[in-house]
Amino acid sequence: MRIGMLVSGGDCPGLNAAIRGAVLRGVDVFGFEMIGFMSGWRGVIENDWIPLDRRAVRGISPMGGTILGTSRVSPFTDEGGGAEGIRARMRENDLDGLILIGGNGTQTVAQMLSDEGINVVGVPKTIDNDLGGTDFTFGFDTAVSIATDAIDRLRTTGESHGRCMVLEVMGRDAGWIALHAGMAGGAQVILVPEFPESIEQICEWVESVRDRGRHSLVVVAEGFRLEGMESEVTRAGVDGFGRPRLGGVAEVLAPMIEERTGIESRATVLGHVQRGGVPTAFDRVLATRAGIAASDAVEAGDWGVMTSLQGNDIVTVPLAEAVGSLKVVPRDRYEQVRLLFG
Ligand SMILES: Nc1ncnc2c1ncn2[C@@H]1O[C@H](COP(=O)(O)OP(=O)(O)O)[C@@H](O)[C@H]1O
Ligand SMILES: O=P(O)(O)OC[C@H]1O[C@](O)(COP(=O)(O)O)[C@@H](O)[C@@H]1O
Ligand SMILES: [Mg+2]
Repeated sequence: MRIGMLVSGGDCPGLNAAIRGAVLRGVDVFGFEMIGFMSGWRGVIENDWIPLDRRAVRGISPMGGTILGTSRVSPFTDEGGGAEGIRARMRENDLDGLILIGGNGTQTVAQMLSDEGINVVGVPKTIDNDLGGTDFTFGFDTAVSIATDAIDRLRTTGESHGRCMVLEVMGRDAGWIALHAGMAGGAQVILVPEFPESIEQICEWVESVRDRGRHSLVVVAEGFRLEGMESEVTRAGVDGFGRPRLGGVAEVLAPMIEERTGIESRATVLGHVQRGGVPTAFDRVLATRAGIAASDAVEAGDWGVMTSLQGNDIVTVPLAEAVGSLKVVPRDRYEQVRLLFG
C-alpha cells in the first residue's frame, strides 16, 4: 500500500504528533510506503513531496507547526484540476489513498473527493474545536491553555491598575476557546460568536464587578458581534480561501466600555500565539492516537471516514457526519456560564 498525506487549513499544535502516529503505525506495523505532500494541495498540484519513513518523523511529536507545511490552496481550481487532477497525480505516484489532516474546510474537500471515488481518510485538527463528528480536536487544549495563561497574566496587571482588561481569542464561528479559557481563568464576561450581547449589558456586568471592588476580565472570541452589528470586526485583506481576516473586536469593545463606564480599559489580541509552540501532553496523545487510527482505517480499507474522539475512544465516522454542521457552543452551555457574569 502506498499512501500520501497532507495538512490543509490553519496549522495547530499536535499536527506533527499525528503525522508521526500515522507513519509509525503505517510504515512500521503495516509495511505501507508513505509520502507527505508539502503545503497542502499546493504540494499535490506541484508534485512536491517528501518520503515519510521512521527517520522523517523522529522526535517531532513535541514540535508545534507541521513538518509538511500547510496552506489554504484549493484543489478545485483550474490549476488543481479537481478530483481528476488529484486522481492523475495519485496514479503518477502510485498512491492507493490519501490521509487528509485538516479542519472543517479540509474535511469538506475530503468528502467531495470521496464522493468522486477517491480513497481518503480524514484526521480532524482545529484549535477552534468547531468540527462535528468528534468530541474534541487536537490543538484545542493547547490553545485553551495558552489563552488561560494570558488571562492569568492580564488579571494581575489589571487588578493592580483597577482596569477592565479585554482579551480577544480566536474563534471564527464557534466560541469554544473563549468559553473554556474564560471558565478556567474566572473571566467576568465571556463573549462568543453564537450569542450576540448588547454593549449596555456588557457595561452593566463590568460595573457590577467594579461595585464589588474588583476589576473585570472580559474574554471575547474574534467572531463575536455586538447586538445589531451586521458583520464581524475584520482586518484588511482576506485569507488564502478569500474569506475576510477577522480580528480587532477587543479593540472596538475596550474604548466603548471605557467611554460608557469611565473605567480605564485595555485590549489585548492574543492572535497566532494560540496556534504556536509545543502541544500540551493531552494534544500530543490525542493527535498520536488519531494518526494511528488513520493508518488503521487505511489498512482496513475503511475509506470515506474521519477519525473521531468519542468519549475516551478513537473511532471512525463517515465524513458526512463531520462536515454536516459546525459544532458551535450550545445555548445551555452558554446560559450556564452567563448566569455567573458580572
Ligand atoms: N466548500 C469548499 N469547496 C471547495 N474547497 C473548499 C471548501 N471548503 C474549504 N475548501 C478548501 O479547503 C481549504 C481548507 O479549509 P479551511 O477552512 O481554510 O481550513 P480548515 O480545514 O482548517 O477548516 C480551504 O482553504 C479551501 O481551499
Ligand atoms: O490567520 P489565519 O491563518 O488565516 O487563520 C485565522 C483563523 O484560523 C483559525 O485559528 C482556525 O481556523 P481553521 O481551523 O478553519 O483553519 C481561526 O480561529 C482563525 O479565524
Ligand atoms: Mg475551517
